[in-house]
Amino acid sequence: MPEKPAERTDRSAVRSLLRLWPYVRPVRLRLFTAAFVAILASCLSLVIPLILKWMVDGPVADRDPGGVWLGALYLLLLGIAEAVLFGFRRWLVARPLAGVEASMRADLYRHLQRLPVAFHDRWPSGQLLSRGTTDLMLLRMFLAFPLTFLVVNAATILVGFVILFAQDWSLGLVLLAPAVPLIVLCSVFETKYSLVARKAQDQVGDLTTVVEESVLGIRIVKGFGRHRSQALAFRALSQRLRATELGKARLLAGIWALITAIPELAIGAALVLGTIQVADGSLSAGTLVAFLSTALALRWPVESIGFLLAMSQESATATDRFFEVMDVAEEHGVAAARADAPDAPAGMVFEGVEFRYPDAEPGSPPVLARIDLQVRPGETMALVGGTGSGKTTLTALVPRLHEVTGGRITLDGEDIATMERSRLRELVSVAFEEPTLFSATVGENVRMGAEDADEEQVRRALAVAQADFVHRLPQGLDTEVGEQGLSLSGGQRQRLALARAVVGQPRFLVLDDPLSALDVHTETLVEAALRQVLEETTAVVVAHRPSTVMLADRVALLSEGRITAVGTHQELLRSNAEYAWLMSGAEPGPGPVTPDPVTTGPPAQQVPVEEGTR
Ligand SMILES: Nc1ncnc2c1ncn2[C@@H]1O[C@H](COP(=O)(O)OP(=O)(O)OP(=O)(O)O)[C@@H](O)[C@H]1O
Repeated sequence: MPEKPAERTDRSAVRSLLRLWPYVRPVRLRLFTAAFVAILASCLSLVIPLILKWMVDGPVADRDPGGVWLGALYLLLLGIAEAVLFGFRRWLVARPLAGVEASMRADLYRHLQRLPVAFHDRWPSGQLLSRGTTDLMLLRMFLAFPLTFLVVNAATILVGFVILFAQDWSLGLVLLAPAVPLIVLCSVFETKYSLVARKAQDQVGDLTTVVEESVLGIRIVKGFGRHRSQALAFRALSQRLRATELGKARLLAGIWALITAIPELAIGAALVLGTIQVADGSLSAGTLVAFLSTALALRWPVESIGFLLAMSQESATATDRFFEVMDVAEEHGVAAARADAPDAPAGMVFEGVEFRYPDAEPGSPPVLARIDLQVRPGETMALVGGTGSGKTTLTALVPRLHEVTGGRITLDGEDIATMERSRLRELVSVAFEEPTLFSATVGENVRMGAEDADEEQVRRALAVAQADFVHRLPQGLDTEVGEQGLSLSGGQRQRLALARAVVGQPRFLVLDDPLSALDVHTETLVEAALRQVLEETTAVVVAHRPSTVMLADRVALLSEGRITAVGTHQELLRSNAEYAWLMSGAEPGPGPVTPDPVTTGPPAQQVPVEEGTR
């Protein structure tokens, strides 16, 4: 079940919504004009009762048909003017608000690209998707409708009450009486609704995550016949969302009923009092008609406050959810070079590197500790270790997908923490065991490794990766590979990922078991071609099999997050029981195997490894 990744914010709806100002600022003129036009249109409707009063006390009392027709014409013109103004308001806001939504979405996407990998490890993708879609749509609707109409309705109610008091202040007071209980009720409603709105929006995110996982994992779901359990899990989540939505509807129905009923009671009381005054002769019939028509004209502005507040509350929640992501700090920038930092030799050097995942239990041991290793210029170092020993983690530190939590990594003497990310990514290329491709053409996927690579470079990279199958695809390099490249086989994807890694002829190469999905024949061919590439680069290759290790000049053995031995394959085979076991599948012996100096040459380096790595 996806977890709630964010801490709840505890700010008021208004303070949350005010955070939208930087996005609204560029279109403020249009929004203010639209609000002004809407206020004008809404106030026009308040002129209608005044015309009615004039008609009842004038032409109707005097039995003047010409005057009644004139009054009807005024009413028609007012109606048309009101409709035109409301249409104009909509035209004014539609385009700029679509722009606000688009720019918020672009900012969110840009920010997501710059957030550290650790953030993406923590946050369920559905939560991010729902923030970038549903929440932003809610915000556009809020800016277009509730925001304007809360202002318009408040202005209309104010003007309406001025007119009511001008006609008869005692009846005006009767209508004003419900204001206090209504304000109290609205504030209680707002508090309760904010909680349930947040819950519903988070549950939409959870549901999105489940849908996304089942779609991406459809092969596993089908392969293991898990339709029923997946459907049950989905149904349970959607029932929870349904219950929350029903809770929202109940709250909304309650406040709507009260907001409608209480003013109706006041209008009823005013009607009785007004009729008595007309009977007494202290009030004209026309004034009573005008008074009641004005009161009725104010019904919609008052009644709509319930759902306008509900929509505003949902928008405040959407704003909080949007900024929860936007407030997360982007990847570390460039650290200042330390003046006292000792010079590092050329090549790729790990010096006292330590790493702990940000979400690790406090007090738990680091995933990597005291890593000291030098990969000399032009050398290929294989990284071998048992499952979970930290190989992938170590390779992820070189392109700074994670930041070291201790020590440093240098490339040709330069600390990677002090390098601009763009330069680092030019120097270092990576290929992971899980080859991720994008829904683009084969050529575009390969060129992700070097945007400006020419035809010849792409052709060479494909040749190195033994990805000649590309030329047999229907449109060759222009063939679309489908979402995540799933229209290709695992081995084909892996070869394209390898081509992407080598296309830019990087100075440093990091390969995380890049040949695992290939059959032995293709693997041999890829290895032969890769050997040429590796001759020109400084590389670290995570290897699980002897055939991959053979690509390397030396091997570093990683055991429980530490480098326990460094040497050539042959040396380690003879001297290190764990290594021999990993490579052959044999039972590990009680300790390192004693090397035979005659047949093996110098013994493999054992812990500590510092001296031999410098
Ligand atoms: N994102 C993460 N957050 C927290 N811990 C993690 C994360 N990724 C990996 N780990 C932990 O770090 C340790 C090392 O994992 P890593 O993937 O580096 O091992 P590995 O040597 O590459 O394993 P394998 O050969 O199975 O791929 C494991 O104990 C793993 O549970």
